[in-house]
Amino acid sequence: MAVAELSTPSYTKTHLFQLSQLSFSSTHLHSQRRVAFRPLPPTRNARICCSVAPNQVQAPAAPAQTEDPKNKPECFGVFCLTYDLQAEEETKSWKKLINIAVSGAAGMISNHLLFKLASGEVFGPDQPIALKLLGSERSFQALEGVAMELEDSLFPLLREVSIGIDPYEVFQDVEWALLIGAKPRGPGMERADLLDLNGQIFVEQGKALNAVASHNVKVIVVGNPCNTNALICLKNAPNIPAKNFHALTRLDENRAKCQLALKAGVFYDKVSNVTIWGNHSTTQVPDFLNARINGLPVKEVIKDHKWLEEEFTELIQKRGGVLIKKWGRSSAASTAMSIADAIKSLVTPTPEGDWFSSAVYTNGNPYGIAEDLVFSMPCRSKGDGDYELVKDIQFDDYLRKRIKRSEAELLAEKRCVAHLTGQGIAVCDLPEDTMLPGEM
Ligand SMILES: NC(=O)C1=CN([C@@H]2O[C@H](COP(=O)(O)OP(=O)(O)OC[C@H]3O[C@@H](n4cnc5c(N)ncnc54)[C@H](OP(=O)(O)O)[C@@H]3O)[C@@H](O)[C@H]2O)C=CC1
Ligand SMILES: O=C([O-])CC(=O)C(=O)O
Repeated sequence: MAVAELSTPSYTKTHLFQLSQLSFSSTHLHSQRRVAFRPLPPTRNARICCSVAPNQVQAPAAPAQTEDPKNKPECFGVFCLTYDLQAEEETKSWKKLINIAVSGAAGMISNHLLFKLASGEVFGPDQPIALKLLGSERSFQALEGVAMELEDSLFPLLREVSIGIDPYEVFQDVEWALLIGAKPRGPGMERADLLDLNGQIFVEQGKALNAVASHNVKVIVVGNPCNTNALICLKNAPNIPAKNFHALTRLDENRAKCQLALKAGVFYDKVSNVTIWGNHSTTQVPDFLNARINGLPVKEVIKDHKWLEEEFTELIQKRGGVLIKKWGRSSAASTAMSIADAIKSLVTPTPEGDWFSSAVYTNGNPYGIAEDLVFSMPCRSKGDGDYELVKDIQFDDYLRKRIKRSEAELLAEKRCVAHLTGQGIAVCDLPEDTMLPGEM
């Protein structure tokens, strides 16, 4: 494994550049560096550095190696150092290190998300992590900058940062893959072109996950059009359970909670049981029939049903686009928050009686939604990374009709990417009003 030189990176597509093995224990918060450094072997592998045999733990802490980087071009400063994680796991009752891959890691969303992951607020204060950042030739230098900022943040739980441009390298043994990178729709580009272009990325990443990731890897697709990208990804990863793939609709759920709270004049922690049904697009259906405020059905609290049916739904469907008009770019901080929420919902038990939204594979769903789609639905988790669909959900004509429309859109998207899912020849008959939240 090669290590990047910060000033003049030279690399090939097949190299994963391990930039850093961060070397601080949590005691550094008290200005103490309790380190057990040892020089890295000439060819380094992030996983090797963390699986030291117990007897090596006894070795006295050696001083940090401070070779002049000019004389040792393959590593730089702290990147040349490593540590004995196993000893720290034992003394701090830390869990076993987990590997998390993030694509589009030099992008806006990642710039918020990575720091949340590293802080421990997502996976917990006893969960050390390794971040494996996937970029491209175009973004490689920016990725180095991201890795440097992560280092300078001195996060105790962040034990490794590696960057690379080859998903087969970056996804090696990952337990989580957060697939954020995707090409934005450019001027004059047809939606079918976007589906195809981004679809190609998710074919490659699905294949790479299938080949090298942990076979129980949990995958969250954020890059748009995220539902269909997730479908493409899972179809190209037949060895990974389809159930493990999610497309992000948690941002939509959070937006819906906020607007319901605002209308009801309560703080948003009083709003629960909000489902987003369907596609992360302007056909998505924020469900006010089953949602609750202070434990009561929303329709009992918000008496203005005309607002619920006519304004609320559209407000949520188009929130992303309105924000882009104001900000000049799409939601990044709130998206990162919602990715954090989506992960937390899978690694902590869902509160009694509540649920969360995630777009997941419709295989035997109890709602009569077409099979073989990635469709947002209400889920509950025991906190083990897995989830179950919620069974006792009410439907009325309004909800059913809207869900059907989003289903039709996703079926059309699926036909349009049949060449990427191994399901035949693509036929693109997308509904004309099909849009991403940010495209209106
Ligand atoms: N599901 C949801 O709720 C939401 C989804 N999104 C989607 O998330 C994705 C990322 O958003 P954001 O971080 O703001 O985007 P950015 O443009 O800031 O960065 C995303 C990354 O995507 C990659 N990328 C950019 N352009 C191209 C290209 N032409 N070809 C291939 N890859 C490209 C780049 O990574 P690199 O060069 O390293 O490959 C880039 O760093 C978008 O698809 C956006 O629509 C956004 C908000 C909400
Ligand atoms: O279209 C976009 O990139 C933005 C988006 O998904 C959202 O804000 O929900």
